[in-house]
This record gives sequence, C-alpha cells and structure tokens, in this order.
Amino acid sequence: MRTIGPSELIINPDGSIYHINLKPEHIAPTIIFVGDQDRVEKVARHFDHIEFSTQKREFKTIVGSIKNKRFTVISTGIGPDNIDIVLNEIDALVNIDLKSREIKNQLTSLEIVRIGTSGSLQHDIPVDSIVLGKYGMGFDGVLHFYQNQGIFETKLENAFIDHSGYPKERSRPYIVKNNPILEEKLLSEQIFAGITATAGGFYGPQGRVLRLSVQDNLMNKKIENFKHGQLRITNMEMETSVIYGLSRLLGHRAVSMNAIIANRADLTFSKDPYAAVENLIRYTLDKLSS
Ligand SMILES: O=P(O)(O)O[C@H]1O[C@H](CO)[C@@H](O)[C@H]1O
Ligand SMILES: O=c1cc[nH]c(=O)[nH]1
Repeated sequence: MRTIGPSELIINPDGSIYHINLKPEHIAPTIIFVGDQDRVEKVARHFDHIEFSTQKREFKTIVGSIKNKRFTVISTGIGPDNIDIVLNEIDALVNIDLKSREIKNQLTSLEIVRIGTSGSLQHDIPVDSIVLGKYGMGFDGVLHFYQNQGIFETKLENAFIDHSGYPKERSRPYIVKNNPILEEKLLSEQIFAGITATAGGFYGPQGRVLRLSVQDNLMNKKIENFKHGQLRITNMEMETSVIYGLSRLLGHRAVSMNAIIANRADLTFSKDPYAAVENLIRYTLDKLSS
C-alpha cells in the first residue's frame, strides 16, 4: 500500500488538514459549498442545531443539522483553484487514513451541493432566478492536470469548440455531467437548468471589458448562441466545472445551484442580490432536508 508523504498530505499539529483546518469528524455526508465566507452563517442560520465552527483563511466551516440530517457548510472562496484545495482535502478526510497515510479500502461517497452566485448568459434567464447546472463546462484547465479518462462529454465539447472557434492557445474547454440522482432531488419547474460555464477569472475570462480589451469580444455571444439538442449554456461563474470534475474522479455526487445576480446578455444586475441568495439557500435546504 502506498504511503503518502508529509509534503503531499499536510496535517496541522492539532490533527486537522492543512488549508481547511478540519478533522474527519467534521465531514457530514452532505457538504454545502458557498463562495463567500459570510454566506456560511446565512446557511447555518437555518440549522436546528450547530455542533462545530471554525475558520482558516477564506475557508469558514459550520457543522450542524436540520431534522437530524447533518450538514457541513464550507466557504471555498473565489475560483476553480480553491475548489482543487477544498475538494481534495475533504476527500482526504474521509478516504485517507490520516495516521497511516494510506488510502482506505472502504471509500465514502459524499453529497456535494454548491450554493453560489452567477451571471446569466441568456435574455430569458433573469436576475434573481435560480439555475441548476446539468453540466459544468470548464474554461479553467484544472481537470487537465488529472488522469481524467472517461469523465468528459467529448462530443459536446467538440460541438462547442467548432461552434465558437475556441482559440487553440487556451486550455481545451472540458464538460462534465452532474450527479443525476442528486439533480432529481433538487430540480423543479421553478428553476432553470443547463450548462454552467466556469471561468478562471471574473473580468477578461468572463468577457468583461473595463479598461482592458479582451482577445475575442464575440466569445460571450458565441457561448450564448451555442445549442446542442435541448442543451444550452445558461450561466457563468467560477467553480462548478472543478466541483463536477473532481467529484466524478473521486466518487462523490455533486450538483451546483446558482442564484443569478447578473444578466450579461441584458447588462443588468440584481437590485437585491442578498435576497436572491437567501431564496436559493431556502430552496436548496428545503429540497435537501425533506
Ligand atoms: O458567490 P460565489 O459563490 O463566490 O460565486 C461567484 O461569485 C464569485 C465572483 O464574484 C465567484 O466565486 C463566482 O463563482
Ligand atoms: O457574472 C457573474 C456573477 C457572479 N459571479 C460570476 O463569476 N460572474
């Protein structure tokens, strides 16, 4: 059995894992990811009981329960690179024996739900609505650093690359499906569903122009126009592709839910983004705890 060295799996003196400062007992079967550390308490406000709370850097965690169902809610901060840290460390807490530094024989599969914010790319998906990502489309490149055979939707990727004339000097966009059983639990007629695109930045990588021009100012239009059967790219944010990709590789079940706070096609922004997020928190917790 392979032993994982101290430079690769870093354990703090108190026995917690390096960045997120958690121990195995802090990982509930259902994990909620939020970007903003202040959103952790907004989720936990709905818990009947709170058992633990901690924070290191942008990674704030509260463990609690609703009707005896246990949740760990953790802030991931901004961006796909942070998901690489949080998801690998959470997986290590359940699937690696921290004492022997060996991978366990019996692996645990977690339910992972992102409660995030995002920009809509479609005129008919307005601000303050909710979008569930059936697929994550990664412009970020993180999944290309892993052995990723069998998890990508290659046909769909090729159709998008042909449609958009995606620049060769960027990393190849990759597409990974969510967990359909968890999707069924979370979907309803009240919300939109489609491909959630993930960018490695908020401005240029999402086609926003302030002082700097972008390499291809038609890219958002091409993303908006892409159709594959019934599927289209609904929204853009900065985490979903890596959540879906790493969850598939590690055997976890993930779905990403986003409150639409900006409409990029209409150039509009929510008048009350906090109310939109609160609405998504209530919707998601209700579905997960019923
Ligand atoms: O509100 P959160 O969950 O952080 O999500 C979105 O907001 C951040 C950018 O403002 C990115 O993390 C993006 O994905
Ligand atoms: O447009 C948006 C809105 C929220 N988060 C993003 O990453 N993009």
